Amino acid sequence: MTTAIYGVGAMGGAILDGLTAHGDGEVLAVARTPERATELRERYADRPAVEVVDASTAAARADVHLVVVKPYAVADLLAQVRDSLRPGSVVVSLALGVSLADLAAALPDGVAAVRGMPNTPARVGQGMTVLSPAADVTDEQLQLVRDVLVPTGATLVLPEAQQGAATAMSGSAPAYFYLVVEAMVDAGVAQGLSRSDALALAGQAARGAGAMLVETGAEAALLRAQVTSPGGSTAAALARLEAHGVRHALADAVAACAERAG
Ligand SMILES: NC(=O)C1=CN([C@@H]2O[C@H](COP(=O)(O)OP(=O)(O)OC[C@H]3O[C@@H](n4cnc5c(N)ncnc54)[C@H](OP(=O)(O)O)[C@@H]3O)[C@@H](O)[C@H]2O)C=CC1
Ligand SMILES: O=C(O)[C@@H]1CCC=N1
Repeated sequence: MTTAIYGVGAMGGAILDGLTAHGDGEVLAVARTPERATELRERYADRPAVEVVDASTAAARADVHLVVVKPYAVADLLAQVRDSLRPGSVVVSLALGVSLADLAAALPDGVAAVRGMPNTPARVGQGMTVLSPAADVTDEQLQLVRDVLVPTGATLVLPEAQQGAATAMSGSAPAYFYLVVEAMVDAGVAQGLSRSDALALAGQAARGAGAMLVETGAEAALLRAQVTSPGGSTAAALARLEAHGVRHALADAVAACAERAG
């Protein structure tokens, strides 16, 4: 099984790290300049599964192609590789807003197309990739993509029409939590904690809360109620958050993200 990653930036690098830390297949990292190739070879020198190649080489060799360049660069990249792609291989575009129709127009017959939206916790095996396969993608091809991504975290298959909402809830969502933690750390410092202690406490609270949500499957409202003792400190904090309109702010943010991403 050979996977190619086109674009080893913030997102592609996170996937590459996730795949090679926990996976066992061959991974081709595509660099577009010799300088970038040298940099990637040095960075991944301790990971024998990683081979740095040019785009045409990757296109000819890989079974699954993960396209993680900026959205505006996808069309040029696919035009560059389309004649080298093997029939039966699968191209997974992870670029914001690039539709299955865009991919169908750019790919040759016999090459399958999947639209996806990952997130950066893929780096530590805790990511989520939302996948929308084209109508002609076989169950085996979709399963192959899901299997490839296992070392980066979970996958969920949704209709393409829900990619915008999924981006708002998943692809972009880590940034919302980082913003909250960033603000909490500043507030903790204002309360006299060291920055490193504040970050350790807020980060572990975020990790614990996330694990509770995922592992218990309970509604967030129930878990929140379990923390909120009558007349206690949590109730005091939550009342302030509600007064500052945190729900409205999140609803507005999610709607703006979904609109931009769809
Ligand atoms: N960041 C995130 O959290 C998420 C990003 N995405 C999607 O991932 C994609 C990449 O975003 P992000 O990682 O943030 O952006 P970056 O700018 O960090 O990474 C893009 C990378 O693509 C490389 N690149 C550009 N053109 C080519 C090419 N022709 N061949 C090989 N490599 C190329 C660039 O290399 P060079 O440095 O040489 O220019 C750069 O390293 C976007 O489409 C985005 O929508 C999706 C979900 C989450
Ligand atoms: O902000 C962006 O456009 C990309 C897509 C989702 C997360 N980052």
